[in-house]
Parts: sequence; structure tokens; C-alpha cells
Amino acid sequence: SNVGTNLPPGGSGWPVVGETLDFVVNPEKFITDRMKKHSPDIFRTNFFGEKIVIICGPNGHKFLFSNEDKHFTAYLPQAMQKLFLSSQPKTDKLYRDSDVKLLRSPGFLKPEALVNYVAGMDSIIQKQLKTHLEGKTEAKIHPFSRSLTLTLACRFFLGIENPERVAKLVGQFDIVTDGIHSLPLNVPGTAFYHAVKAAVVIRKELADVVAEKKARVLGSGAPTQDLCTTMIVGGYMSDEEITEKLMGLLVAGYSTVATTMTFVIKFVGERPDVYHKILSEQLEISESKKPEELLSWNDVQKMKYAWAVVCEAMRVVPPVLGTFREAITDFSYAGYTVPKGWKVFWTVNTTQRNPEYFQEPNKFDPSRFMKGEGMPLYTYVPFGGGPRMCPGKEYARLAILTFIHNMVKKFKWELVEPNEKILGSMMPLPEKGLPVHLHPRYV
Ligand code: HEM
Repeated sequence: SNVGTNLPPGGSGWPVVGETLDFVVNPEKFITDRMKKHSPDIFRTNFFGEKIVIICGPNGHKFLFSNEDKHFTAYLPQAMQKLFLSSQPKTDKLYRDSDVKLLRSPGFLKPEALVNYVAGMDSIIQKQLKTHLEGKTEAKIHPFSRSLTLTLACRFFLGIENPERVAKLVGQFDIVTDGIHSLPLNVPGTAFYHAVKAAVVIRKELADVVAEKKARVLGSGAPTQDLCTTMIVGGYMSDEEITEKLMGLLVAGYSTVATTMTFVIKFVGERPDVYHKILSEQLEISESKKPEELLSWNDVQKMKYAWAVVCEAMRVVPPVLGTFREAITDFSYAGYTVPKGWKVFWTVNTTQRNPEYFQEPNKFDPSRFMKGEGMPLYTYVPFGGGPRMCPGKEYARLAILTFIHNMVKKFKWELVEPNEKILGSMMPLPEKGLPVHLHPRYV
């Protein structure tokens, strides 16, 4: 075989750090430059201390998503492993393949189950808006959307509603998020060091929740309807496994949903025309219902324009830039051969923000998603694709649309800082938390 002699083109940068810094500072530029210089299909690099190939474009996405388990398995960079896996990892994956199957099977995150959570979500979101935004003339949307998202996750994944407990978790997750944005140096005093500690606190809290729920399930108390209880009642996982799984869900589902909500509010705040279109769609839904009646699954299916707005927000600012795989065999692609053990990175930006597939990629234009014919295959991939595609997609859609419904009915808004800087290339966030001027709308 010609393994090792026919590697994809590319460079490996400095010893040890490789090209890490260039990548972290601006992944989009890093990748676009190298696609031009080396190959638009695949090139090799070296960062986070790993030998990496980056696989690009719709054909790259297709190849990756179609060869799961044959050539590829899931992989987390070492810094993420330190943060998110327990101290005695049984695996270097956030999710073992069997776990993913479990989540996808009749599971809690499937539409059949989610149908029953719409009204509850609507009611929590209404309460949160009342407590945190109503009566204010100005508010920071990003901290709000984070605490809202975690409140929902606490209710539906963990079955906890106590606001102090939720606030404590929000605080710890904020520290973890700061760490993700920093260099992964586990040295006292660094943001990453604090993040590793916060992740330990979160895991301990989750272990307590599992123990409490278990006592409730075994005792006579009426068990709540939540994912944690479902897993306990299932009876085939140890408490540690349940804790680990809940951690994985919170990590995967928390900042992604909050980021999407935040950027929807940003883009809509910049575009009164988009706001008015969303509003008229949402008012039509409300008018078909009794006053005070909570949203249902069917109502959410009618939010077609609002969903186009969400899709376009995730195209311009993807909440997940991309993920890693590990090659479990040597594999050949685009005329090159990559050895077993190398890490493979794919990123949504090589298609979603590529003018070849989306004209004027920086322009926010929800009408791209209203044309009816859909996007060319493997070009729009905010949730990934194939067997590893995000299992939280429907849950995320429900939470975000229910949030938008309530926001436009209650408020109009515009940005306090139209030129606010966006930080963090791997996980984008507005520098000042997206302050907006709020104007109440009386229906
Ligand atoms: C807008 C919100 C979200 C976006 C954009 C998003 C995106 C993604 C992406 C790109 C992946 C990687 C797929 C791959 O590697 O091929 C992923 C995986 C995953 N997501 Fe999401 N996600 C979102 C929300 C959620 C939520 C709410 C949950 C939990 C309820 C969740 C749970 C997961 C899990 C468990 C995985 C790992 C699946 C695996 O490794 O097979 N995600 N998500």
C-alpha cells in the first residue's frame, strides 16, 4: 500500500503546537486559505497536538457521513476530553455508539416524545420572559438565552425546577464556556483550569440529581417526566453512566441552542421586514387558538417562515463549527491516502459559507430557505449528517421556535450596539452579550 507516501497536501507548522494558533484565531480563514493553496477536497495539518486532515465541501461531507463505522469513529480533542469526560474514561467519546442508538431509538428526543413537551416549554418560556424581560427597556439577550436554555434543559433532561439550583448550574457552565474559549492549558490560574474544575462541580451536581431521582422512583413519590427518570426506570444503566449521559446532553445542547436564539434575535433586530413577517405568521397561529391556550406540536409545524429565519441564522453563524472523527482504517479520498489513527475534521463552513453554494454568503436572507426545493445535498449541514447527525435537532427546533413565538408577540427590539463584535470562532458569541432596546407590544 502507499500509506504515508500519498498523504493529502498540506503543512504541519511548528513542532508541538503545529498550526493550532492560526486555526483557533480564525478557523474560517485558516481553512479557506488552505483549500486554495493545497486542495479544495482535503488537506493535512497539525493542531491540538494531533495529525489531522480537513475534509471539505459537499463531497467531503458526503464521504464522511456515509462511512461512519466503516472508516470513522467519533473523536473529541484532548482538551474537550479533559473537560467533558469523567476522570476514568471508559472511552474517548462523549457518546459511545450504543448510547447514540439509544438516544435515537424510541427515545426521549424523538418527535413522538417531544409532542408532549411543547405546552410545558411554552409555559416555562412565558414565565422566564415575564421574570427577566418584561418591564425592561433594555436587556442583554445572550445571558438571558443561556439561562432560559438551561432552565428548559434542567426541566426536561433533569426534572429540576428549583431556580437557585438552575442558577448554580448556569454559573458553572459560564466558567466552562470561558474555558472553551481559552487555550487548553491546564495550569492553575488559567480559564481552562477553572473550566475543568467547574465541569467537576457540574458532574457532582448531576450525580446528586440522579441519586435523588432514583430515591424518588424507588420510593413512593410520584416520579416526574424527564429524561433522567426515563433512564432510571429503564434500569439498564449504572448511575455513573446516566450521569455521564446527562453531562453529554447538557454540553451538546446548552450553548448550541442559546447561541442560535441569540443570533436570531440579532438578525431579526437588524431587519424590521423579517420581524414583521415572523410576527404575522405567529399572530395567525395565536388567532387560531383560545386566548391563554398553550402552543401545541401542530402549531409549531406551522412556523415555516420562522424556521427559515432560524436556518439562515445557523447558516451565517453556525453554532457548531464542525466535529472530529478518528480514522479506524486507512482510507483513500480524492486521490490521497490517509493512515489509520489520523484525526479527521469536517466543518460546515466549507459549504455553508462558500459562495459556490450560497451566493453572497455573508448576507442574511431567510428567503433562501423558502424556495421549496431545498438546498443541494450536503451543502447545508448545521446538525451534521448520516448516522451521527445531531439527535437533539427536533428538541432544539421546538425550543427555538417556541422562544421566537413568545418574543415577537411580547416585544419589538433593536440592537443597542449595531456594530457589536462577535468573539470566539469555534463557538461564536457577541462581545457584550447582545444588549437590545425592548419595546412592549400589546396584543
Ligand atoms: C441549534 C442547536 C444544535 C446544533 C446546531 C447542533 C449541532 C450538532 C452537530 C453539528 C453535531 C455533530 C454531528 C457529527 O459529528 O456528525 C451534534 C451532535 C450531537 N448533538 Fe447537537 N446540536 C444542537 C442541539 C442539540 C441539543 C439540544 C441536544 C440535546 C438535546 C444535542 C445533542 C447532541 C448529541 C448527544 C450529539 C452527539 C451525537 C453523536 O456523537 O453521534 N444537540 N450536534
